[in-house]
Amino acid sequence: MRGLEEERRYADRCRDALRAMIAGARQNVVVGEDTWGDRYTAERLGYHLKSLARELADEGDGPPFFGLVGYRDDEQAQEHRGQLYYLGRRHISDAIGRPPLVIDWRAPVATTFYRATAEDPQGIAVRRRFGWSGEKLTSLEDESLAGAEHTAEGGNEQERTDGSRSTGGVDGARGIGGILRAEIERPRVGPMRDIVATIQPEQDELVRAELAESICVQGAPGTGKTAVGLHRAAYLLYAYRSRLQRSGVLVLGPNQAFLQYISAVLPTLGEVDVEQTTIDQLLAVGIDATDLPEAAAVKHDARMAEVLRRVLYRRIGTPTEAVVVPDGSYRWRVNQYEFEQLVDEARAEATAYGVGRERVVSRLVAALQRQAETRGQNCNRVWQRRMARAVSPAVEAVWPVAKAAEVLAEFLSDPFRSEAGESNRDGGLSSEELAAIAWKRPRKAKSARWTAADAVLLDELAALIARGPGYGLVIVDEAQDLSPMQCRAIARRSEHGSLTVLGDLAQGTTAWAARSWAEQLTHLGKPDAEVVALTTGYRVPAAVVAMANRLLEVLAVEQAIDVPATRSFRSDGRLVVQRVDDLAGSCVDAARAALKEEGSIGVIAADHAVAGLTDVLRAEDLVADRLTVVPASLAKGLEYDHVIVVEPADVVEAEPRGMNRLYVVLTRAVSRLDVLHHRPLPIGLT
Ligand SMILES: Nc1ncnc2c1ncn2[C@@H]1O[C@H](COP(=O)(O)OP(=O)(O)OP(=O)(O)O)[C@@H](O)[C@H]1O
Repeated sequence: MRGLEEERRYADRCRDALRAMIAGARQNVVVGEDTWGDRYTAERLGYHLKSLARELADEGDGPPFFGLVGYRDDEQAQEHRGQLYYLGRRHISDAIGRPPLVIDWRAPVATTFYRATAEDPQGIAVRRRFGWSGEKLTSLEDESLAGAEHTAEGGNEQERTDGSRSTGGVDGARGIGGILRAEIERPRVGPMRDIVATIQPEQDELVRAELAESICVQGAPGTGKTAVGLHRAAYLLYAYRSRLQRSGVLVLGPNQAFLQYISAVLPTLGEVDVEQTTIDQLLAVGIDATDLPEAAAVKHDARMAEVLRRVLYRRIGTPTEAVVVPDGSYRWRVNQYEFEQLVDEARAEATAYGVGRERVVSRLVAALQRQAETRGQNCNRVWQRRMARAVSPAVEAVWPVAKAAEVLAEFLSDPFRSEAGESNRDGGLSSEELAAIAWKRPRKAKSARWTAADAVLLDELAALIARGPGYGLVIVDEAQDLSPMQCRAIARRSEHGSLTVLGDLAQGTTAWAARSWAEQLTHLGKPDAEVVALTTGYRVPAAVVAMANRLLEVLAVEQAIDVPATRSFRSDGRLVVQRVDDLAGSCVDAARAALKEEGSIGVIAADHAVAGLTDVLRAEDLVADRLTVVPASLAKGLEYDHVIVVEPADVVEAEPRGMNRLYVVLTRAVSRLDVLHHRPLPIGLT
């Protein structure tokens, strides 16, 4: 095996090769521009070559590889016998026909790097991990899978602050090396990073699960759900590239702050063609009103699906007369009874409303055509189109064209009328529920002001009228917070695709948050998806995990959720719970102390307290790049090295699911957590 110096030379060689690849890609762009061919092909080729060139150029500076696997020199290694493979974020080669210098982490041969263990070495003799400081290769660490011994070389003093790291760092019990531990414990600054170098075996199983498998990951805070979801997207785009580029990949997150936080991960993995958005943005309806909680609860209820279906289909009437169409010297005719039958049939076929209507038109035309043909009429396309136009008023009278916004505006203007006689039936809404959603004044669709919940209803109606296209892969984060109706919107978009559901029932904070994955998966259209629990936390230190687990017990008792407790991977970290008289003053002191250490700082408080705290901290000049004041309602999914939680009782009281919110807030800390309280601590924290 090469020593550190030789590895550095190899890294230089890889960089040179990568530079040559970038130059080659740029040259291809130039050549591509001069290529003869039709404009479309030239444009597509140009686009492809340019994005390849850009993608390569973007990656020029990072470490060219992070690990290496050396296969055994015997038949257990099968076709890899005696081979060494360097693994990196992207494939690097210096000449066509020669083996690559670095293999993409997503290639099948890389799986052993993530999964081989001393018990199951999978043909591997040694696994090497590289430590980098910026662009410089500073250390390497070997793990022999034959005898499970570790050796290490290099590393600077700064990186070796504790005993386990300085030996190359092996955590004996778990077989975790120092480079790995240092990577996981590294301070966080800026947006989320990729974890390709340190994906853990249980995470890798999820990342590389087949595309056909829809999966649900129940993961306690910091267990890497989000990371797993994003790496899965990158992996599947590699393994099923052409299929997914055609059908599209969608990543759904809870809010803008979260999307911002994860936005860098996929691009660093070379994937830019992934739509990352929130459910509200996905539904693409301008939202300019808010619902009262009672109204939102009704609109998000699963029963609304049936209510809307009824409201829409109630527009279809019964024919009251025959359809008669003059055609030159003839008059073709479909009698009332036949027309009625056509409508009934189309309705019973249970396709989309718009499709059903089209069927009525085309079947009427077919009936006219049969008559015309017996008279020797030439029924070509033009004739058929003319007949379709001629029957249209009769069809419109019975099966009118429907627009989602008009149907919903009509319904919300007077839900009692639409639902008259339905309220006591199975699946109907009670009169209180109808009253909760009724608009105070009737409005037309054009002047309607829609809420976020209305957007979901509009989407349901639009799909009842005409089904839209879906995606090949949909990844939903924080899925416990979705309402049944939101789940249905996602189910429609992943009906023929693969779904990856990520969430934590204990972090459910919406009024409709799921209490069981089985039920949520049914709403998401994948009732058979396997639910896998991740329980090793890579963010939250042990002391904080212990406190969060106590809160989890309270949540489990109060809310009948069944969630396994977390176990922290991290041995470091600090928790200070302090009763103070002056919350703002103590927060200033805590912020000042926190800024003396490295990493990001999040001051998290109940939403209503944020403005006041921001003013106080700003007056002391403490709100900096590294320090952010975060409303509790926006903390989900985010993390900070140092978290200062101000008055937990206020966080709990601010909303019905306040205890869950507090659980989210407390588990944002990577290294240090200060809890400042004046009022008594909520139960579970005492
Ligand atoms: N295998 C790993 N190697 C290094 N870091 C990891 C690994 N797995 C997770 N992490 C880190 O742990 C932190 C938590 O990961 P992530 O945000 O994906 O967890 P999560 O389960 O989505 O958490 P939450 O539910 O609290 O939002 C991130 O900083 C992530 O980079």
